[in-house]
Amino acid sequence: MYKIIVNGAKGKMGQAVISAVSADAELELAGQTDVGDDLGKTIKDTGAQIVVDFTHPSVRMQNVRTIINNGASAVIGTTGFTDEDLKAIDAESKKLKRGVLIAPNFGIGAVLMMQFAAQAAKYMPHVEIVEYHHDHKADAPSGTAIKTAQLINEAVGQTNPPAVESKEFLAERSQGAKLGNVRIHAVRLPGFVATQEVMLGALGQRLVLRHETINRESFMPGVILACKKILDKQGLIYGLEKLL
Ligand SMILES: NC(=O)C1=CN([C@@H]2O[C@H](COP(=O)(O)OP(=O)(O)OC[C@H]3O[C@@H](n4cnc5c(N)ncnc54)[C@H](OP(=O)(O)O)[C@@H]3O)[C@@H](O)[C@H]2O)C=CC1
Ligand SMILES: O=C(O)C1=N[C@H](C(=O)O)C[C@H](O)C1
Repeated sequence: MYKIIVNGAKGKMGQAVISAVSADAELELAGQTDVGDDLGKTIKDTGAQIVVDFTHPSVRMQNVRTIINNGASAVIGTTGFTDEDLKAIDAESKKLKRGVLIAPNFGIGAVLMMQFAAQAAKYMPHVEIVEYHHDHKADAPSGTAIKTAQLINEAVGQTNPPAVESKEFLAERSQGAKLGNVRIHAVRLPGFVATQEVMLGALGQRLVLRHETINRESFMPGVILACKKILDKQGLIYGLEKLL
């Protein structure tokens, strides 16, 4: 049995993870923590080996450090990690001989969309990302959009930005925020869970890769898979695809 604590237990994702962990015969829900609870003490008291964290970007680093410094491995869905954060987590978790998975998206369809986008951009390097989320989302652009742009940049080296930058009449970033040359546009509206389109344009044609998240249960197979694999790992694993 793998003993699991869910951090962010009262949140939308935390609630879905509690149901999924409770329903799995190989996993035991050892604890639930949220704002105001002492996560480090809960790890010690319960002897949990793994903490699943879906909390808030503002507390991303302190939570990872609390988890690994108290002897547990981490399955992290919280977004907002910078390149510097990732380097620090890799070094600290290797030193402590603990595994930390940070997955900007646990949905298999989203993972495939990211892979397909990176592949397609090699042949169609004019690319922009539009992501759509619910209006309670804390961060923009989404972790998924950032990871997609990173994968595209790694695969292509140099994408082709628009030849001409249109003059901005309303706000500086109406043409999107740039990661490398990839522009990312973030929409926040009631009615969405999470959707992303990667648009690739070429002479006389467009390819649109669109992934739609209908509900939060869609993330659970990925979270459960990560819980079952993380104890064999040390250091940072960035992206669910590395465990598939
Ligand atoms: N990787 C993935 O596949 C996915 C990632 N996410 C990400 O997960 C995160 C959470 O999303 P979601 O569940 O929708 O958000 P919610 O706001 O619904 O839930 C977050 C929960 O964490 C709590 N929380 C805040 N700070 C702390 C803390 N320091 N310690 C413990 N608990 C804390 C919040 O409390 P309070 O409300 O009182 O602040 C809340 O109960 C976001 O970063 C989101 O982008 C979401 C979906 C999928
Ligand atoms: O906040 C959300 O809801 C989501 N966050 C993740 C992200 O930022 O990419 C994953 C998914 O898009 C849902």
